[in-house]
Amino acid sequence: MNTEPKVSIHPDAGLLAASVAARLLTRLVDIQNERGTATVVLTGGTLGIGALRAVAESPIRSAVDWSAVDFWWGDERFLPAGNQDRNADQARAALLDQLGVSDERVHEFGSSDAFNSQDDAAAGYAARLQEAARKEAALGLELSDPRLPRFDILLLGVGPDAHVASLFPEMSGIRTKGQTVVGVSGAPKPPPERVSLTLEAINSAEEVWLAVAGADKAGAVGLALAGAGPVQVPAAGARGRKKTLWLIDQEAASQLPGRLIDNGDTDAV
Ligand SMILES: O=C(O)[C@H](O)[C@@H](O)[C@H](O)[C@H](O)COP(=O)(O)O
Repeated sequence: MNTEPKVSIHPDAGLLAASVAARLLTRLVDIQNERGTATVVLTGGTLGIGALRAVAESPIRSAVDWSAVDFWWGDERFLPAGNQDRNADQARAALLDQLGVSDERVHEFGSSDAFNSQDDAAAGYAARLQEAARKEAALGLELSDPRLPRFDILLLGVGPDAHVASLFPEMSGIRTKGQTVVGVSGAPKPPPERVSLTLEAINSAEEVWLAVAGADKAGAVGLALAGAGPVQVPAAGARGRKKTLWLIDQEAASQLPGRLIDNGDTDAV
């Protein structure tokens, strides 16, 4: 299954972050009603962290049972634990520390003081994912990929070069097959050493939400939604099994292909 993207356009980046937060809270409540627990895969970047801040500020945040949410990450900057540039540290500061979530449910990538290289950290994360999948399978949960736990919602930011997670255009990470996690070196966005889920792992999620704001991203959004190839335009390859949702602001929407605007796949909010 590979879903066609839906696009939702918001007036500006602030309203977009608030809307991502509201959708996330509502969806988590629904998923918990259906099956008790929920799993979300977080992203770094301005909008990814801004949306978490908006969740923290939301008056309805306690509608979610945060003790029954698992958090994983789509990518991480390979830096020492506690470094403020780590995506996990930023997510903790923006939201997780305020929720009092138990560490057992917060599945961070390994840091550069715990692993010798980004490749070792990638192997470590793949093993954690595999172990979580094994436990879920033992409980009778149907998994779309036996190497991965169920990802209900996977959030992604998009770079001006159309990278998602730490999968950059034309680099080895975006071409990697047969692995769920990959070590990245020489990334054009600092820091150069990173760890990332592969496209195979991203595409195992039930729902993939891409949140993008700003005029500098308009070209990337336009190309991705025009159906470019994932090696050149990684964001084009990110698809959820049940839903692929592009949540963007007006500026990022300025180069959307006309057919998306005409065929009703686009909602202006
Ligand atoms: O580690 C990271 O930086 C990310 O996870 C990365 O994929 C990010 O989401 C995009 O680069 C968008 O970031 P901005 O919203 O800051 O442009």
